[in-house]
Amino acid sequence: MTSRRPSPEASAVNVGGVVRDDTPTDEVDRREAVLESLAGTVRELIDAAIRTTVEDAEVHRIRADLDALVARLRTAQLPGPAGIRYNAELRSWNWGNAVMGAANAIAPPLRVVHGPSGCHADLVLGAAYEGPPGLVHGGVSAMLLDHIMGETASAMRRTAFTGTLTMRYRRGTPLGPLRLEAGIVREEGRKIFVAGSITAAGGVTVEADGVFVQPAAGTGDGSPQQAST
Ligand SMILES: CCCCCCCCCCCCCCCC(=O)SCCNC(=O)CCNC(=O)[C@H](O)C(C)(C)COP(=O)(O)OP(=O)(O)OC[C@H]1O[C@@H](n2cnc3c(N)ncnc32)[C@H](O)[C@@H]1OP(=O)(O)O
Repeated sequence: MTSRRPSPEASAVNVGGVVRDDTPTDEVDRREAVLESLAGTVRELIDAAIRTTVEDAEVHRIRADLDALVARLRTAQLPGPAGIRYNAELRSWNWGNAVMGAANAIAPPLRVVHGPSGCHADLVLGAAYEGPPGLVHGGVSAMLLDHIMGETASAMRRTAFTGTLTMRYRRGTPLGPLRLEAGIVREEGRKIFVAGSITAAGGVTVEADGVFVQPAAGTGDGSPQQAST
């Protein structure tokens, strides 16, 4: 079977940083699944590299193998970051996003569920997200809350940039299973006030308040429905 890849250069039209790309949805879905599978393995690689205790000589051999694999991936590359793309059916994809990019092994990844009164996401953080021993890095907690609170503010129908994010670290957030939650508190003009939290087995560990601002040029509702910044 011929494998057609979403082709950023061939059909892309760049509008305000979000790129219109007329790759058919089934092709986007297929490619996304392929890249997601690669990212999953790279995520495993990151965890394995952090926790390995194999001897130095074996580390050097593994590194040589990995260098060869990186070179193979580099034979065809985008000229820069992956950005956000959408097609005529309003299927959007942002495979490099730091928090939920399907192709990004650094992303946990976060899968946000939208509900009538806010958003939530369940995830498991491993060794790659450690700050204090056994605990989630505070910057990682902020990153995750920034994202879910931003998605909550946008409701997937309007652009909303983080203006101010205030964190309260109530106690250490253990690595392992976590729940994120976020809800809109109120809106004033272009400002959307959002509250968010991280909960671990023993209760809430982090709370956050955020002001998300709809930029003057992007206040209208519209496409793409699933894009995120
Ligand atoms: C159409 C398609 C949709 C698809 C949609 C899909 C979305 C899918 C989910 C996305 C999920 C993303 C989650 C990650 C979100 C990031 O991480 S975004 C990246 C981090 N943030 C940034 O880079 C933002 C950088 N800053 C900026 O771009 C601009 O300063 C801002 C925040 C847009 C504001 O610019 P501006 O529109 O020129 O603001 P301005 O007119 O001066 O002020 C407007 C109002 O906002 C207030 N304000 C301005 N700046 C701030 C601030 N920093 N803090 C608090 N208040 C502020 C002002 O006081 C003013 O209030 P009022 O006087 O009206 O009461």
